[in-house]
Amino acid sequence: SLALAHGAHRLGKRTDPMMERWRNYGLGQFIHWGVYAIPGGQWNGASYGGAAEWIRSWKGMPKEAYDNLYKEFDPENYDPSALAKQAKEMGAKYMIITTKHHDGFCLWPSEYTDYDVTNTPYGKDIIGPLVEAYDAEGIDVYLYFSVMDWNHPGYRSVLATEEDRSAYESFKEFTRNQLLELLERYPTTKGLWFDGTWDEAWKEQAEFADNLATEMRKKIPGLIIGSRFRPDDYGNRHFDSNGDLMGDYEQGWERKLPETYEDTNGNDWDCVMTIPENQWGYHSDWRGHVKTSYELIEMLVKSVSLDGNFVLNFGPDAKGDIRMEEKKLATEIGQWMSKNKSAIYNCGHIDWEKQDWGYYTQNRVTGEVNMVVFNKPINSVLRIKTSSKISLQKIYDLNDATKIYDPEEISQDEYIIQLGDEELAEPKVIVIKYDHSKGETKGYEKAKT
Ligand SMILES: Cc1ccc([C@@H]2N[C@@H](C)[C@@H](O)[C@H]2O)cc1
Repeated sequence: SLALAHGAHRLGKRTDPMMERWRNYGLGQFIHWGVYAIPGGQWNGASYGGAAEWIRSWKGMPKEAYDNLYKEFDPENYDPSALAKQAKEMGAKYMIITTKHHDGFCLWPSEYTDYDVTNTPYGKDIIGPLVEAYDAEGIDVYLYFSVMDWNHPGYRSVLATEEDRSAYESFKEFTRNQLLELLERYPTTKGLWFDGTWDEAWKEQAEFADNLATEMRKKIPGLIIGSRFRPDDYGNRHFDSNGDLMGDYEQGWERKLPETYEDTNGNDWDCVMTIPENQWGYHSDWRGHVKTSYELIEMLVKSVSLDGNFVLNFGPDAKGDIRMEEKKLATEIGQWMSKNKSAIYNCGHIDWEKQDWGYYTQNRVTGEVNMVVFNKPINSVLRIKTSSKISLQKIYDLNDATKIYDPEEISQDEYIIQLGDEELAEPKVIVIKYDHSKGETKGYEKAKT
């Protein structure tokens, strides 16, 4: 393999307590909020078809007009504790907030730019009260930070000239200053979620990014940083030139999910997901498919079954209100989570054969396996094929103690259980208690073909 000065510094998963805590979250909340919520995807009577937080890049939005919107930012309904309570009700264990998106507007009072909340009619820090409110609800806070910054004069996507290079040095210093400032102001931050790191200019900054990550971890030991931050010595991102993950978890699953465990390369990972097809910031006119709570619960369960976290995005409007669709989904997901959280929190992958009826998650604390059933077969029979000899102890409905299932062993390490006739009104969790050690091998004969 290649000798890399700035490639992956660790092979395999982090095993420290802070990362174990991250690994056991299951469900997170993303919040995308900024001045892009003011136009909300609309301008001069026209609707921007792209993601609302990218409206500044739209030909229908004059840059000058966008860059003065901050003078209207005055979210009178912003209520951090209401947001935190709603996230708690949904069952989120962590929250990622956009401190600065690609437009460069800072939701905290930054010493290093005037393009921040202090120069808006609102005038106050947005981030601090949110961190406090979420900490008070026991929900860990992570900070989203876009390296790409359309507002900073030193930003370059490509370093073509000497002028570019000297300007970019000022931008790098600015970026370092802002990140250290954020960690200084919000020391309960558990990690950073970087974005906007695909440009050629940044891909040349292996040493700078590596040193900055080290410096940030000196400020907050154990800080969790995903794979979207650093480029390696050859400009490779996420995976270095030897194919090793750079960062504490893979940040490659944006609006998509892995299909199999192999797709995850055995790494920690998160999936960040929008409720409409592709809107992170507030868009007043959601077109196309808006995901239902069952769709989102299935994505959550699938993520946990493949050792990932599922992070659902919310986009407050210009006043700081959460839109009705998001409120409804937070409530519906919360109702399911309140009854089934033991199949999500502290759970992960088990290598039993995937079945059509749904997903397995294994509780890392109890060792119990959860069958999360989404698709009830027409014969109401659920098949279980384990990967090793086990001795089943008890199979029961998580939410109905009277419902015990009597497994029928039909071949080596293969069992079936019979569901009742009732239709599934919601995803059902069936718990399998078993003794990992005592499996005995019965003499099932293989066919000769
Ligand atoms: C092509 C593209 C660039 C940036 C994004 C940003 N990453 C998401 C997490 C949002 O912040 C979105 O604006 C999405 C697509």
